[in-house]
Amino acid sequence: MITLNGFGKDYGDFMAVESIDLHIGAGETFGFIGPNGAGKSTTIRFLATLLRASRGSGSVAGCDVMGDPVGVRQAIGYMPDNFGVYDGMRVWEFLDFFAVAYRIGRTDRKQIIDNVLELLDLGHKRNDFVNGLSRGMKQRLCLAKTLVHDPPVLILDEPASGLDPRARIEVKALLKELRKMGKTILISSHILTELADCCTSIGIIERGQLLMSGPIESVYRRIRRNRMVEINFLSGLEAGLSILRSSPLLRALEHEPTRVVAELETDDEGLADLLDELIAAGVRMRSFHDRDPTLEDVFMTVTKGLVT
Ligand SMILES: Nc1ncnc2c1ncn2[C@@H]1O[C@H](COP(=O)(O)OP(=O)(O)OP(=O)(O)O)[C@@H](O)[C@H]1O
Repeated sequence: MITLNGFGKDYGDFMAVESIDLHIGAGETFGFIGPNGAGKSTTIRFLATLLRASRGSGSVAGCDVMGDPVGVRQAIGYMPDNFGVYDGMRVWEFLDFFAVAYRIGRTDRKQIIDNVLELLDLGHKRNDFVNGLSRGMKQRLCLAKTLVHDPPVLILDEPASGLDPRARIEVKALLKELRKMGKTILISSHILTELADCCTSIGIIERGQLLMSGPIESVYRRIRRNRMVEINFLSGLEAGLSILRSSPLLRALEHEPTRVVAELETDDEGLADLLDELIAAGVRMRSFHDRDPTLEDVFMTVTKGLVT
């Protein structure tokens, strides 16, 4: 649904984005992660047809970004990082304005606006003035306007920035809902944990270079060949620790009174053998699970150049 082929952008002598190749399949939620100034907004603005590439090309929903910008605009809902809402307009008027811009007929507009307001939980604010809304509500309204023409692709530049924790959770829940509706979503953030549980794939960008991208599980696997196993003990902690410490697979171990986290250089078979050994030794466990690295682990490893 979204591709970039060698996309790059210079601002004068400054190379903001070097050369990015990217492929985002239909129905994916792609998290575009990178620190401030990494080149996320530059890439996103190109995909939204608001900026010309210095090199390379891209397409969205089969439309070439530079060759068919009108086709791209029909296919996307775009939320910029610095969005504005027009003062002196009521919530429904704001959405109606965009619906007219997308040439949606008068008869359909009311129903579409009602549906979008309900999805974004803004129905009770329908007749309120936009400038009286809280920041979180304005942000939701801006997200609502990306949906009025029912685009298959959403391009959202830091949609949760500046929101309080509750509003961030609401944005995440909404993203999951939109994914269920079949939308392909590209969402950027410099806050890693924000994207951890709502993305199917991620790309990590730093200083204009895409350091790594792919399905979230494969990115996790590539950065960590060792496995982190968390074991919660009911009884037999000492016996369990002694088995773990004598295992040739063990690389690191942390333990608390009833919980152990062990880093082991092994595969699924090795983990199954270890579990058998613990059970055979009479160790009773409440849980034994293979813990995923966090997105923070991934980011730190990738940006330290530990992965090639
Ligand atoms: N119009 C411009 N003219 C000159 N330099 C620019 C322009 N826009 C962006 N840059 C520079 O290009 C680099 C990438 O900026 P960009 O806004 O794409 O980063 P970002 O990853 O979106 O960062 P942030 O999370 O802070 O929004 C930065 O060094 C920025 O200062």
